[in-house]
Amino acid sequence: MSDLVEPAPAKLNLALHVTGRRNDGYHLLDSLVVFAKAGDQLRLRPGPLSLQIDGPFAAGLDSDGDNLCLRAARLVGADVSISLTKNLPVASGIGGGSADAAAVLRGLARMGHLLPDAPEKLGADVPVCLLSAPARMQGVGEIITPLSALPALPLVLVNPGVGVSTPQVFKAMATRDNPPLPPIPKFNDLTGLVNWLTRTRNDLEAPACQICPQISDVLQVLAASGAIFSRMSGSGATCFGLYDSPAKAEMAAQSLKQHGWWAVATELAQPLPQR
Ligand SMILES: C[C@](O)(CO)[C@H](O)COP(=O)(O)OP(=O)(O)OC[C@H]1O[C@@H](n2ccc(N)nc2=O)[C@H](O)[C@@H]1O
Ligand SMILES: Nc1ncnc2c1ncn2[C@@H]1O[C@H](COP(=O)(O)OP(=O)(O)OP(=O)(O)O)[C@@H](O)[C@H]1O
Repeated sequence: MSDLVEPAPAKLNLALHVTGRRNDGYHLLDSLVVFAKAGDQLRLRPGPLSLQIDGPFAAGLDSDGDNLCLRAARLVGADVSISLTKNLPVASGIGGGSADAAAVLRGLARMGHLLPDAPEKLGADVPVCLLSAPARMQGVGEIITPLSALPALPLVLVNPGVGVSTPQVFKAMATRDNPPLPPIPKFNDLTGLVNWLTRTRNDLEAPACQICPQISDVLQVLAASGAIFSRMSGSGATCFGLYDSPAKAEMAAQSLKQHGWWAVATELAQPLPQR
């Protein structure tokens, strides 16, 4: 039987508002989430549970039992041999581990397994990564409202090569009871989206920059690279820039790489096939 291939697109929080905190310490979020074509890739085949990792960021990751790919398979009781090509930097705010876990769950569903009732047990970003399409994410990550298609979005992802701890960033926030997102309209073009984004925030950006000052450097260089909008994603350190053409995004990615940073020009992921 040939391998079953599942993409694990990078998750981007275009806007991320932290609106409160639950008694268990988890934070309430209100986020506009999209997915990029750039991402990891999973290959699955029936066999004893195992994980093998290759790709440019394989060295940053253990294939031990804690890996989210194996935890996803164990959650649905699947015996499966998994290959992960790790193209995304680890612990970088673009959901790498959650995207991988969600891709494993999608692949296992194609192999006849049921999806788990509470995929968020694996990570707050797993429910939205299961959808891997534009969505509003609320609650602690478990309330997902799919949105209609967004306009074409030439974009660049850039990471300074420093892993950032998500719990540490949440802990460093100065205020937690922030206003939610403004109403999300249907975005007809890039200008409409950018105008809306300028009225939103990533509430984790300031605490992440305190912990990892290289993020401020990235944001400064992104703003000077021709981006019409730039911001940090998730808890960092990856930032994104939006451009008005793929050629400008490509040029910006080339110049950002000159700083020794990981940078990739990409666009929104295609919708996943309906299965
Ligand atoms: C910041 C985001 O990337 C935004 O999309 C996600 O909320 C984080 O998603 P994730 O990495 O899948 O997060 P998890 O692995 O579930 O949680 C890591 C840690 O982040 C903190 N955390 C996470 C999600 C949330 N709603 N509130 C939190 O306070 C908790 O300290 C938790 O122990
Ligand atoms: N398959 C995996 N890919 C990446 N990280 C993994 C994986 N499995 C376990 N992890 C662990 O999860 C932690 C978070 O990594 P991840 O790349 O998911 O963070 P992130 O991009 O900041 O996620 P988010 O945007 O959801 O906060 C890392 O410390 C890493 O060791």
